Amino acid sequence: MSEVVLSVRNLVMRFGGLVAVDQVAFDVKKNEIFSIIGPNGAGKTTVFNCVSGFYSPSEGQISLFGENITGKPSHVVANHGLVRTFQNVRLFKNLTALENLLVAQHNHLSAGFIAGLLNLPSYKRSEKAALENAVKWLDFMGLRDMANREAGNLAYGHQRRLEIARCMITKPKLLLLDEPAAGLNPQEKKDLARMIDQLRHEFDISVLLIEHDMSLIMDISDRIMVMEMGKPLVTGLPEEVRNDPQVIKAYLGE
Ligand SMILES: Nc1ncnc2c1ncn2[C@@H]1O[C@H](COP(=O)(O)OP(=O)(O)OP(=O)(O)O)[C@@H](O)[C@H]1O
Repeated sequence: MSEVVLSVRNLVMRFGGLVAVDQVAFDVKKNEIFSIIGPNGAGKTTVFNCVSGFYSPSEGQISLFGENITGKPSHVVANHGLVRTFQNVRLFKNLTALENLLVAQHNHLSAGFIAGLLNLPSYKRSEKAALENAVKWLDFMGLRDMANREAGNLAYGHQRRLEIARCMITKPKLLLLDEPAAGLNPQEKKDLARMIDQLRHEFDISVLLIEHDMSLIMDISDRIMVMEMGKPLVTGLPEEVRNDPQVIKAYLGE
């Protein structure tokens, strides 16, 4: 049996009287691309926010590599190897593309604060490694020519790529992507799908994805969970989900 990376059980999230997520359960396995789809307001982003430590769930258990991370804050969850992007790109818009990738490595620099203050050789070495790493990721994402441009001035598709690079540079084991194809044109969507697939193979990561673009979802997902009104409706392979009468009804009506 393949290793379970993320396990979510009996997840419930209430906002006052509203039950946004109701008894959601799923596993993400090693190297898997697992997608969550569903109509607007189905609870997908709320699941993401619970899993990534932005919300503390009302009920349920979330574990990452067997370790209980339920209700742990996002920086702790990130230290366990889970990072995420957001529906609206959240970059440091006034910093350059390169600077965004340097800042992202701040917590991972091997030399400490004192070494930095005294500008010791160990700090210089780790700064050089961070710079090389940032350039490697700019290359991987096809952003090398834009290294010195302010992130806020990049085309939207490039900002999305930079945001994924900023996650990947922290060497995650599980990458959460919240609507990464939103606002992209058809060619950019195709490129994105190829890139996500390449990332999981080359860097041996698992991916948890929320997306509205059905062709992208059907193209790259290993398994899909469909949510409706906070509840999990169906979980299965893309072809199972595509042909499921409940799913067709949820999307198209009776
Ligand atoms: N912080 C919050 N406070 C109150 N209600 C919230 C909050 N976050 C989400 N909700 C509500 O929870 C429900 C699920 O929202 P959620 O954003 O998780 O859905 P979604 O499936 O991600 O939708 P979309 O596809 O439009 O992004 C909605 O009714 C939403 O209004």
